[in-house]
Amino acid sequence: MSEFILSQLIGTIKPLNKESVEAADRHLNSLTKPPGSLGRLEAIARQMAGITGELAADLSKRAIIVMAADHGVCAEGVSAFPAEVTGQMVLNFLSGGAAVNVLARLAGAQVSCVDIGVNAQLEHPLLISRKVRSGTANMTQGPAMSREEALRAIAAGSRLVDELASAGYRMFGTGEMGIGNTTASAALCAVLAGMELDAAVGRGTGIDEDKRRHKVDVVRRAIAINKPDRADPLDVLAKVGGLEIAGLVGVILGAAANRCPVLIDGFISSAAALVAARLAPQALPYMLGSHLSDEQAHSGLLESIGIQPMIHLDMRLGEGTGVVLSFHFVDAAIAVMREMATFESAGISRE
Ligand SMILES: Cc1cc2ncn([C@H]3O[C@H](COP(=O)(O)O)[C@@H](O)[C@H]3O)c2cc1C
Ligand SMILES: O=C(O)c1cccnc1
Repeated sequence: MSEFILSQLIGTIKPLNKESVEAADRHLNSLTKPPGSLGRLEAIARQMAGITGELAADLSKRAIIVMAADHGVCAEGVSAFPAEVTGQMVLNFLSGGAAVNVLARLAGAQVSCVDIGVNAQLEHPLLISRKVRSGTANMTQGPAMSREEALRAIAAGSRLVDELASAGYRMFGTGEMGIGNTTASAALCAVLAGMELDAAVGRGTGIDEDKRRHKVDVVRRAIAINKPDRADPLDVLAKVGGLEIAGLVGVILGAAANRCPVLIDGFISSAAALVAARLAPQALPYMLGSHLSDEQAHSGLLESIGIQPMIHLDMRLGEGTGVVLSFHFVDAAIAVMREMATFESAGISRE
């Protein structure tokens, strides 16, 4: 993908359908409940109407896209787990045994697992192989990847959404696997959201406080050596981001371009959403927060993007686990629109 094609993709993202939002609002107010009493479910129903142009769209074909990649910065000792876990977990996703698979089955969601940059040769009939390179470089010594590689990963994500949308998928979610990726995400938060380093860097897979302080220093060094330009989100993504994060930027922009809702998972996925929102503010109305992660910077990150989480379950796993749980709440909002009686049909007085 060239920068020109990225700006073309961004140019195809249209505002939400205002008439459909107004029609949804009128319908919600005609249902047998005090106005607004279903709270955020009503907001979700209105947003879905604006995105799809339908009052109660059939969103039963949904996919969680799990982008997997490795991080050169793992050499600095920033995670509680070894880098090989990334590839090993990809095989676990493909055989259906990871947390995201279990929760996706409950929500009727397909798990599409993409190797966008795993540092291992993986083979499996269900694996979607889109490797841009075998892991990023160590960002404390130079850029994590080139601008061109970041663009290729974005293109892979948006093309996959195009393919799935053509096959009838109408709702997407972001998931990821990449040991070390909370370090890259913290760097993105610090640069693009202007967060203090000590606030941006959390415990990831469960490092102790000493190791977290070391991780703060690693992120400080990565930013100092690369000098990412915060006015140029692609520069920041390439220098201190990750291949799976770039792939998810493509998924988010691709979903918006296809007029499909895209649910954003935890801390890493939200870092991708931040980059996508900075690249294309018009993509924001297509995004929905899913859960609030226990990773310390997540609430500040969501605020900086301007999206709200639906659920608070103290989870801090990633993979797309918060998204697949949140699909149930989108289903609830759509069911309300489709099935609830109106004051008129049920013969209930209003005044
Ligand atoms: C077995 C296992 C399964 C996971 N699934 C998601 N993650 C999560 O942990 C990683 C980020 O944390 P850090 O930056 O501290 O390495 C990512 O791969 C993320 O998706 C996992 C981590 C492990 C160990
Ligand atoms: O919120 C997340 O996505 C997250 C947090 C910690 C570790 N892995 C993922």
